[in-house]
Amino acid sequence: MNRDVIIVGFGLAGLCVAEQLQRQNQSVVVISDTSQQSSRVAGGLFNPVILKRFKLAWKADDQLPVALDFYLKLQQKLSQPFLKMIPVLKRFESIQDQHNWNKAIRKPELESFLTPKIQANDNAALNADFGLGRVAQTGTVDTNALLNAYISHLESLDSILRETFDYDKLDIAENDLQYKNVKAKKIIFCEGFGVLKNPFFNWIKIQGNKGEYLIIRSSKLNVTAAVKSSIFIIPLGNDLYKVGATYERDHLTQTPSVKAKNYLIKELNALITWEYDIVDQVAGIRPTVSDRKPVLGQHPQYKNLYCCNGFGSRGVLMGPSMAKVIVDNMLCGHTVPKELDVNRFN
Ligand SMILES: Cc1cc2nc3c(=O)[nH]c(=O)nc-3n(C[C@H](O)[C@H](O)[C@H](O)COP(=O)(O)OP(=O)(O)OC[C@H]3O[C@@H](n4cnc5c(N)ncnc54)[C@H](O)[C@@H]3O)c2cc1C
Repeated sequence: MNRDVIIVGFGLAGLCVAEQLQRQNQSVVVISDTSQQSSRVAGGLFNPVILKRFKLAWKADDQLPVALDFYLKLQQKLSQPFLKMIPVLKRFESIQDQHNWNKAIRKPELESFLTPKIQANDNAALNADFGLGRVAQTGTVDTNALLNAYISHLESLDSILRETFDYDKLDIAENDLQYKNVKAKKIIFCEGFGVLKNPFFNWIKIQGNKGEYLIIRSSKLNVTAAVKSSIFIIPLGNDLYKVGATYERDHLTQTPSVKAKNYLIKELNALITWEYDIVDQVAGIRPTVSDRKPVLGQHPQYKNLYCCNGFGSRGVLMGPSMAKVIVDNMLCGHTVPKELDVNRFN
């Protein structure tokens, strides 16, 4: 098998890189297992505003139009809807919270996202006596549906191998590479937290942060926006909701924990008045980095090895832009900005 690029790992990073490469007429083969689950369990939410501190997330205003264009075109290509524009409603807990909102709406960079008028709560199932603040230009991507549809697309091109990449079997020459029976010019590693096992890039300072969600069913909750309190309620359709997530720096396993379940139940019970059933609990490890920036670039010694990682808790929003940066670097030699360059850890 001959391909321009081998992509190792198929979460949001691998998918965005694969698509940006294909848009540049590059042939790819993806090699991935399911050892990491971050993109599979993600809430899929994109929200440019950090509501805790009323700040724009890093370069979110640049990333948003790129992401929307990327997912809209992908929907067309894969003939499947997975992008939904829904507002985020921030629940106020006090008069002080309302004051903070009224201050935040005057920040020029937040103007196009925060709706000035505080919304009264008209949903009896929600405890929100102090009202809700509406964030615009937000929504969700059904990451599971997207990944599955893209796998079918790769299968139709005979371009996916579902296996664990064996780093010992990679033969690196100056201008090309060989992995088992695959010959390629370049390889890019997108293993998320799994990069710790990669002997070529295990020096990246990936810390990891475990996140968990409950999936609940509630017939009368009737919430159609993503509600943000201490936790999020994200509507999935068919009376199902994702509730979470948690953030945990220790115990970096992918097993759902009783501690997270109890915490999420406690927060949810304070937020809604209706009964619900817990139908599932999921966990994954976010590929977070000490300086909270993505990690992109070329291996310092092997010039045909690249990586794309460090999406942290915002893979949906930043994935398409970051994949474009690394693909422009791989194909056209465009410089990766210093703050994102993998070699900042070297
Ligand atoms: C609970 C939770 C909620 C989240 N909610 C959101 C959200 O609402 N919005 C948002 O934007 N982000 C969210 N995130 C973060 C988001 O999931 C990440 O930013 C993103 O998914 C990271 O994608 P990735 O491709 O780098 O890593 P991953 O999704 O971990 O993908 C890496 C892939 O590489 C494979 N792999 C690893 N090692 C190997 C190997 N040796 N051989 C073959 N394959 C390998 C793995 O199995 C996996 O398929 C959430 C994360 C969690 C855990």
